Amino acid sequence: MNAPVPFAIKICGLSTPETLEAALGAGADMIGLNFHPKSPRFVTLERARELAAMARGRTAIVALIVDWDGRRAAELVEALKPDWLQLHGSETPDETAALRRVAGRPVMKALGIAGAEDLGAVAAYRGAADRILLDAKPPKDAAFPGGHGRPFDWSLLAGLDPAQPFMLSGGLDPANVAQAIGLTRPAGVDVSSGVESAPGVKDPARIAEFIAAARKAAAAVQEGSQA
Ligand SMILES: O=C(O)c1ccccc1NCC(=O)[C@H](O)[C@H](O)COP(=O)(O)O
Repeated sequence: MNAPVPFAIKICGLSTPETLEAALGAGADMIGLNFHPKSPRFVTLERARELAAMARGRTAIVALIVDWDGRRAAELVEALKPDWLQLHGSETPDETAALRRVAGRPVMKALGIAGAEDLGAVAAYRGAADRILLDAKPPKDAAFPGGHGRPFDWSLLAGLDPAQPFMLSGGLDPANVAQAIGLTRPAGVDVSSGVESAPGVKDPARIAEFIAAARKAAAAVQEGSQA
């Protein structure tokens, strides 16, 4: 988990061929297909297979699951052949490592951040997850654990080990992603609500705007660190 990773832009919760094509055309590095039934971005396996067939070889396909067991995850991998699994529930480090082993795919583990005390979890997943995604902690009464369009306090990440790569998410959008990248210097960014016109309805123009802004900001950070 400590090796440098190329900057990755992930568009999560795509559910139609048109918006997937918008993300692919704009250069998304990763696309997320959401298998959590309570999510407004939920896709059936049939729809996911249709979208994955369009995306394969053009971007990394990420299957997002919440607190699944290994058998179920392995069946999904067999049926969909995603490049990654994203674990967005309360999977422990041991469960994360076991899912990675059983499913035979790299895993991205999402961790909810609301305060400095939440950063302690990051070290616990070293060796268990291939990538860490730092997301805003969901509201207490939330029906699902991600995709709420709320940022967390990015200044908290100053307390993180600078050698620890992470992807950033939570309330990012085309207008704030450059500032977020400049402040936190993540290895990638992930967005859902910020490129939508309504929950679950992705907006092709906002997807393109987000990717352009993130790409430009990541290049500026890269140039700055080489100067
Ligand atoms: O997006 C969802 O509906 C969702 C449901 C259940 C678990 C995770 C979910 N989303 C995870 C993501 O990867 C989102 O991109 C991330 O939480 C950021 O979301 P947003 O703040 O809406 O950009």
